[in-house]
Amino acid sequence: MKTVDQFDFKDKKAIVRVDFNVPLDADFNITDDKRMRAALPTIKKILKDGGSVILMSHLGRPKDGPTDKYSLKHIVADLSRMLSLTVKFADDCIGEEAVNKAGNLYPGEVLLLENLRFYKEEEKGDVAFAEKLSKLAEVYVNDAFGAAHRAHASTATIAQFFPNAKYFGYLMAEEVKNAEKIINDAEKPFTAIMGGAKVSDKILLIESLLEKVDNLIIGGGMAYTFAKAQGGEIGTSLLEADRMELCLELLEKAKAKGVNLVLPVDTVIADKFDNNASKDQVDSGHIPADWMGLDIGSKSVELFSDIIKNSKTLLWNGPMGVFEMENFQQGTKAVAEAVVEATKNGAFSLIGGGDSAAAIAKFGLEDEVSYVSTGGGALLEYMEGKELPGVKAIQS
Ligand SMILES: Nc1ncnc2c1ncn2[C@@H]1O[C@H](COP(=O)(O)OP(=O)(O)O)[C@@H](O)[C@H]1O
Ligand SMILES: O=C(OP(=O)(O)O)[C@H](O)COP(=O)(O)O
Repeated sequence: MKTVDQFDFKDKKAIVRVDFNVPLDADFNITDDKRMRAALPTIKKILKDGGSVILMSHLGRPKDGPTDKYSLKHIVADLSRMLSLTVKFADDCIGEEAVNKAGNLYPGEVLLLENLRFYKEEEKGDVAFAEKLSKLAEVYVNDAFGAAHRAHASTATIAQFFPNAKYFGYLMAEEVKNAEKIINDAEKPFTAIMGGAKVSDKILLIESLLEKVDNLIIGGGMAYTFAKAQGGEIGTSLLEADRMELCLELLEKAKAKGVNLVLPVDTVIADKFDNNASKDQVDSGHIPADWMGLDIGSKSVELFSDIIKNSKTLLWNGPMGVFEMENFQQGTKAVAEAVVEATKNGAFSLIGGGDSAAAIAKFGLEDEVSYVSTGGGALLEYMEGKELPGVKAIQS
């Protein structure tokens, strides 16, 4: 891969696409700065070479042009602290202000441009908009893995204006390397653990994983649609009624391919969607009418943990229950601990998806697994076998 290591940035201006789409609370404090921390090595390498850095990113999904809530100005102070320098900020990503501030940038300085998505041209992958961005710098670097599945102006289109000066940042290279290990080099037994809210979000991934894995564990909210499809009673648990047929097809496919598809055998139930709800544990498919499943049960924990601990490759996407609530986090925590133990015994473990990453961080186990991806949708699409526009644009 052509990474920033292959270029000397001395006296060069680099425009670097990062994914600083970080969660902010009501007072605009960053609640998880992982994506920013992950981009620092690339920025520091360019500065150390004696270059200057123009950072561009999106934040959220603004629909009506410039909106204070979605301004990247809210992250300037934190970024400055992380880099131990004063990051400059341009109120716009193209136009006079951006051109002037970029033009006056000295080696060792960093300029952050305003949210790219304040222009609808960004998401359209507009060529003229990409060209304007490209004029701000001499080199293009893409380090925005979280947005690599988007064919947007700043992630893909812009690369054509730097035919001989486009590079992957370190984060992008690391993410691709780890994803490739799963896609092409998975040592067996290979176990995928799927969870989260919806079957519909993960269909393509499940189908593509059935070609590769030995074990496919399915927990979390999506497991109830499987249970219902198999004739079980699921009370008021999450259900995608229109996906029940598909669940049965996936079970058949798994059987035909010799994949061990494992569903929870029991479930922790609650009488309402609340941390303080009354709690009980029942076998899967035996949930009383007014109750809902919010976590996997203890027998499932044992069953899943056994398979996980005997695996050599692990891909985990999606929590086993509503881990945000203390009383329903046990299944997710136990699975995280099993993944950690397998990793200690030599397995390669990749965690992807915003909520899985949040869960593993909540349990303080981030450093105990092989790799936690900064990508949600990007990692899933990569695993589904799709080409990522952000990766392709640098490689072609
Ligand atoms: N049994 C359940 N009932 C309701 N919501 C659930 C259940 N299990 C998991 N969830 C929710 O699913 C969400 C995560 O789903 P998803 O976005 O698909 O995961 P990821 O971001 O890791 O891909 C979490 O907010 C979690 O609370
Ligand atoms: O947060 C992101 O993706 P994710 O929610 O899939 O992790 C990326 O910044 C991409 O954002 P988008 O899904 O609005 O294009």
